[in-house]
Amino acid sequence: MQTVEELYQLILQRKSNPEKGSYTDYLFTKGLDKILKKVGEESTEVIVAAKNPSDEEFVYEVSDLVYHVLVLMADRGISVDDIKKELAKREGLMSKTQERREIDKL
Ligand SMILES: N=c1c2ncn([C@@H]3O[C@H](COP(=O)(O)OP(=O)(O)OP(=O)(O)O)[C@@H](O)[C@H]3O)c2ncn1[C@@H]1O[C@H](COP(=O)(O)O)[C@@H](O)[C@H]1O
Repeated sequence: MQTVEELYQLILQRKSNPEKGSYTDYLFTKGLDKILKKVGEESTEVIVAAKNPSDEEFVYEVSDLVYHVLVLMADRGISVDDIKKELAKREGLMSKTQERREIDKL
């Protein structure tokens, strides 16, 4: 099984060592506009899948979106760790918001 970090590392590898026939390499070669178009397309597909009853279709489309977002992050030099750090910062913020809501209820 491949983790998100492992997939990101593989994408970085494709960026530094282009491989013939690689879809990731194709995206990097086409450049930012193509990557952004794919992120947009895949986001729309997630929205449509979310309205349909098939969980399988939804999981498939979310996976497509995650992959393309990771390619976008790699293109920009943003790592999975950068996202984890941002999410960790929110942990504290969110609990403070909850605390405030509890106080407001009193
Ligand atoms: N997770 C993915 C992944 N998800 C989606 N895709 C590709 O994203 C494309 C999306 O399909 P579409 O029909 O929307 O696009 P398309 O018509 O094929 O291509 P476009 O002309 O629209 O760009 C498909 O070609 C999928 O193969 C992915 N390609 C690669 N990976 C991962 O990246 C790794 C490296 O792949 P390569 O770079 O191909 O070696 C693989 O082992 C996988 O783990």
